[in-house]
Amino acid sequence: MFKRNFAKFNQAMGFQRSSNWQKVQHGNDLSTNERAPNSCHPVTNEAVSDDANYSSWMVDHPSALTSFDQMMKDAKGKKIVVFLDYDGTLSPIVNDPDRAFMSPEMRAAVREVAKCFPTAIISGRSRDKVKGFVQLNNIYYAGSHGMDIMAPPRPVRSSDGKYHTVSLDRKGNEAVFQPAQKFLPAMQKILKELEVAVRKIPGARVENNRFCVSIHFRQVRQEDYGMLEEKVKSILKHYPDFRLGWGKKVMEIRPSIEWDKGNALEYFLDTLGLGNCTDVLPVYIGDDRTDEDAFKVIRKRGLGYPIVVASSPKDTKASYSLYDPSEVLTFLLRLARWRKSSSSSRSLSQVWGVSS
Ligand SMILES: O=P(O)(O)OC[C@H]1O[C@H](O[C@H]2O[C@H](CO)[C@@H](O)[C@H](O)[C@H]2O)[C@H](O)[C@@H](O)[C@@H]1O
Repeated sequence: MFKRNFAKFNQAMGFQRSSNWQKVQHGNDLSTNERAPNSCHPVTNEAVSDDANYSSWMVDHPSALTSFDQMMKDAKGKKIVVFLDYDGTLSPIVNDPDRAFMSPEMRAAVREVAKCFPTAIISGRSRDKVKGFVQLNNIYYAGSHGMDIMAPPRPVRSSDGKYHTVSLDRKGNEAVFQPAQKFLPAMQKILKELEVAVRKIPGARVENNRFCVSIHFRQVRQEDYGMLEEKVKSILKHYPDFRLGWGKKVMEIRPSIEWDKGNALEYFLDTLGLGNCTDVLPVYIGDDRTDEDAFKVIRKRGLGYPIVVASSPKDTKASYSLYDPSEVLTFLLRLARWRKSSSSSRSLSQVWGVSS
């Protein structure tokens, strides 16, 4: 008990990672170690070598908590914009996608961060669903991996004219941008076909994310994985304008357009009037493959903090890491606290550099 509390204390202070013992206790990220939820295995040699691998991976992806002071020192005078993924980042990975709730503490932390910096959530879920989970009004939302964006209504220029079909909401406060609109009827047909096709595979479920569809296999028996994949692919072959992607125990079908979470990040920066500023520092926190597109954009811009949430080593373009959503919570709290202490005498519009 003492060990656990001490580790928790250190973690909250950002001094060190959760110990392996804690990893096993929590055991709720099935995607990485594929344990049963809340299982409690003893620490084994394998776990010790997992820790060694993780530690060496962290040399290239240091903890955003232990690096926090340096990161903020480098961020001084820059305009921070915060981007957050939802599943696996703000909420832990759970078996039932409809029950991936975010904790009240996390909600409060995101609310505080959004008071300090422009903040957007970019999720694979439908925009309405992720907004339903997050329940905050002071942030922007993008659903369907960025294909459904609600952003400030600033007219956006783009060199190749790719930003169009923007419509204002009823109050004219926000604008909806949906680059995959024309694929909606076909997407709905695919959804219906998938629902029928997976009906007989125990545990398989289809989730309507509006401009994309998820086929979950977290609760499918391993021997049925092949059959499920075959069914999905045999539907998809009749829809050449759509492609298949993979996430954490999930297949995702989406229109084959060149638009991803990275484009969504740039779109938000443009609509915030920050697209061409050289002193904008995007902070993006995400855990899944589709977040890599946003990490790449930040790397290309040359300024910003791509942070991956990972409890085991993975191939990533992120520069920093956080172990799990509880470390994300700690990071967000520290970020808001840092801003408040460093800008107590400045107005928010000065801090953001945009009209609030
Ligand atoms: O971009 P995100 O917000 O991370 O969305 C990606 C997918 O997240 C959800 O699935 C994942 O989380 C579920 C709940 O914890 C879990 O059961 C599932 O196995 C994970 O893949 C969401 O349900 C998907 O639709 C999103 O595409």
